[in-house]
Amino acid sequence: MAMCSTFYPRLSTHLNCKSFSLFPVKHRFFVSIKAFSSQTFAPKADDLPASIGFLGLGIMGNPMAQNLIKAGCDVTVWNRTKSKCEPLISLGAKYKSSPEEVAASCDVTFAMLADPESAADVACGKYGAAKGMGPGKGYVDVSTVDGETSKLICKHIRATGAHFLEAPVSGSKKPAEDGQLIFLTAGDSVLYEKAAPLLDIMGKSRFYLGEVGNGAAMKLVVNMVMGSMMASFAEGLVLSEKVGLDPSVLVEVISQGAISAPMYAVKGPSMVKSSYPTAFPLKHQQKDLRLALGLAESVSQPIPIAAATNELYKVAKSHGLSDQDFSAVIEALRVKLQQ
Ligand SMILES: NC(=O)C1=CN([C@@H]2O[C@H](COP(=O)(O)OP(=O)(O)OC[C@H]3O[C@@H](n4cnc5c(N)ncnc54)[C@H](OP(=O)(O)O)[C@@H]3O)[C@@H](O)[C@H]2O)C=CC1
Ligand SMILES: O=CC(=O)O
Repeated sequence: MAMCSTFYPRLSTHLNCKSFSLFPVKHRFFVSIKAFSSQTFAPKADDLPASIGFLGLGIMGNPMAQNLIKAGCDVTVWNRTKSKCEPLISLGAKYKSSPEEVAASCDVTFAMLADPESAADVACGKYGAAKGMGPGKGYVDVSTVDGETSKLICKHIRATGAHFLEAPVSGSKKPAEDGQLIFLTAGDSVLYEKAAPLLDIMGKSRFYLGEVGNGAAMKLVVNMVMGSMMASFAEGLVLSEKVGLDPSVLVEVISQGAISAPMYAVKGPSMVKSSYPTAFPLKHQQKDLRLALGLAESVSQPIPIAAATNELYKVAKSHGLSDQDFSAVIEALRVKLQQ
């Protein structure tokens, strides 16, 4: 298989789930290593799976599949709405008319679906990917789902003799376009090793977290924090407006202090202008909060901030903001102020 010159080798962190406290250290180590664009770490073309399937070509799936194609991979795509396959076909992708056919014709198949229901259906449904799987093949689910759904998909895939890896991503539309995602993987380590060169084309780092469910849990915890951060930021912007301050100045003040975050710097200016170009749909953020609440419930852990935050995103959904960017949650607070 041809390897594109833009292929960028990266070093992985490979830790088990008991090593959480080591992550920041390992991750910083990883970042410093990444600065060396050394061919030493580049996998040989022979190491790459020969054919790659990609199911689900939404905001995230499209650029991820594009990056694989641009890196020279042999990619076959499927999407429920067929028209979304066209741009990828014009870049050189093949097309099959069901997840089953994609899985049957590929060594490793990725799935990037909206939610637990669609992820389970595409993997385990009537013409689902599991029907086309078998020994020697691999299924990598990069959707954000709960651990139970991931385990269900894993069971169906493994029953065919194939391997399964859950690999939800941290990072939104732009990191997906730039190949800068963070993969939170768990499952069959043999597939982790096989898929690593592909993850490295689409992402900047990868964590191997052990048993299926740990990747989903890590992703839900991260997005629980992100959703609460965004809601708190939105409250700050609305309150600053209400007391006669310039919210743009608040964005600048926050950017210079200890609570600065790339997310505030990127989203703040457009939130001030009530503009919410969709990178991460609000409905998906609310889904992640709902799933995080379920995760917390399973271990009787109180998460009152996340619970209140979830209610705010539900209000935003009820105002028709589901498909806007999740920063549109601020509108739920503006509506309340007008009542
Ligand atoms: N956007 C982001 O910033 C990030 C998103 N994620 C997660 O990644 C996943 C995908 O997100 P994103 O790309 O933004 O979402 P989109 O809503 O843009 O895409 C969702 C994809 O799922 C497909 N789909 C939905 N329902 C079904 C179904 N019943 N059967 C088959 N296919 C279905 C859609 O197909 P169709 O085109 O036909 O509608 C589409 O391909 C989600 O789990 C999300 O939480 C993770 C990190 C960042
Ligand atoms: O899941 C969303 C993200 O930005 O990460």
